[in-house]
Amino acid sequence: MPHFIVEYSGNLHHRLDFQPLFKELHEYVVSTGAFPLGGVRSRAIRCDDFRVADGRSDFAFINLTLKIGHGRDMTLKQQVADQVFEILCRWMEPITNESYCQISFEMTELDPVLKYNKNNIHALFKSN
Ligand SMILES: O=C(O)C/C(=C\C=C(/O)C(=O)O)C(=O)O
Repeated sequence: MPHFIVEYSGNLHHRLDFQPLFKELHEYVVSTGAFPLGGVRSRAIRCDDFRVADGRSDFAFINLTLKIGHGRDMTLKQQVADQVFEILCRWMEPITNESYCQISFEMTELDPVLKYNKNNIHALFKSN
């Protein structure tokens, strides 16, 4: 972790290119100095079974969850959350300028006792 997890309605599938979003999110969180690159990961999950509002077929949703480790201060967390939501909304503009979409975002903290990590990628990004 941190994990960026995007869930989105299947009717957006052909209109979204996730790699530029993930690149910008990774570069941003690493630029804060508070998140090591080797621990950042992103994924998108397409939801084909969904209903938005009254079920109109052109209504869409996208939800981003950012899970981070416990212990960072609220000022930093709020700054990161604000910026992540801005990046998400900007990336979504081609969609929201033309059609209806619910955008949501939440940052959550992992339980410091109940989360487990084993990651041999960190060593590749350590500077001597
Ligand atoms: O502490 C966490 O689990 C989340 C985290 C970093 C995780 C790794 O570096 C890892 O999985 O190796 C974080 O920076 O919030």
